[in-house]
Amino acid sequence: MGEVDPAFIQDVEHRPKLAAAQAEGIPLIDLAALASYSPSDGTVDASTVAFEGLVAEIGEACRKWGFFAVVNHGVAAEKRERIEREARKFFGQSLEEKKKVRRDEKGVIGYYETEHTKNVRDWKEVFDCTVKEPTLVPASPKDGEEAVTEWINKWPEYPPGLRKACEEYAQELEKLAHKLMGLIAQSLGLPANRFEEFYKDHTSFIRLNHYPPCPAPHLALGVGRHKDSGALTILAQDDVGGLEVKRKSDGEWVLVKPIPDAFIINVGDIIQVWSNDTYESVEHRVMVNSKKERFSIPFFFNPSHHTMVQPLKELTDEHKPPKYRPYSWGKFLVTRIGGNFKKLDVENLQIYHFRI
Ligand SMILES: O=C(O)CCC(=O)C(=O)O
Ligand SMILES: [Fe+2]
Repeated sequence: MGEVDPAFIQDVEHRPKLAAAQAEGIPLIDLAALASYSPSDGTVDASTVAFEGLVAEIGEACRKWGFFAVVNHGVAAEKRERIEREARKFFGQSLEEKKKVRRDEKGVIGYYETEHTKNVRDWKEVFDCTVKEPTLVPASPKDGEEAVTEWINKWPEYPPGLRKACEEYAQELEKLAHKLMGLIAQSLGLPANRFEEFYKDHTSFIRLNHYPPCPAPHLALGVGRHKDSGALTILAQDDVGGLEVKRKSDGEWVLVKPIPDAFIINVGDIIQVWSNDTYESVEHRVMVNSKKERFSIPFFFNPSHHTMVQPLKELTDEHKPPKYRPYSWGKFLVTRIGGNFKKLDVENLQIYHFRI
């Protein structure tokens, strides 16, 4: 990635301001109350009060920002450090080695370095692996074709510890993701287990991102502006910084400052649809840097491929009619994945295409 190929260059209006506003940032939420709360006995004590406060904080953060950071989340630091170490080893290899586990149109999981976001190439390389083995998805993006296929993980020979590090990290993150979905459900006035039915054959995946130093950080982006299409994203970022969120209140791009051991959580398009726009999926992007490389690890928590995504009945009525037509998550996912391979002549599939 030495010279800056024109494929990486953003249109003028989308180029980053390198001295981003250090104004009000995303909320920081302490999840400690989650560990001490035991919902079954019905008694009201300090832990119940703290828990209710936490639910309200989550609701406020989802409504105002769509993004928040969490600490005291219960994920073992050792598991996170391990996957971060293995990711560095993997990306430290030659392109030739990494290409041995490159994804292709048949096997979309693995390594690749040519992702385009909104048709501009991202200054990054990634390695994807699914959480559930096997992960079932539609064989074809076309409506009416019912055949299902499996996404198979492609593990590299080196580093030998990558597979175990990803699998153990995935287990930890899956637990956290269910807890967060429970809190989000409660913040919408729903039972904590409201979303569980959608996750039986979930299609969640982990992405290892590597953003090499870039000679033109004022022209290119690590990831161009986008919204995450799944339900919820849990991101581990290193201490370099570069993630920016478009603040809902004024449309300014705000830097998400790295906080040691914290995870960044964001609402994806599916929660926007389930909540009938009570919570919105927010645009974000990643700046690159001429001196330092950066690593990040998003965990995309996605429902089963056969989920028909639509506003929840409990959150709609004659005064608040559903704002979206139902769509198949699996078809949406495989259509989008296909589109990420190359520059398209048309815009990628988006949830607003299903807006009523
Ligand atoms: O690297 C980051 O901080 C965020 C990456 C991201 O937004 C994505 O992969 O969807
Ligand atoms: Fe994202």
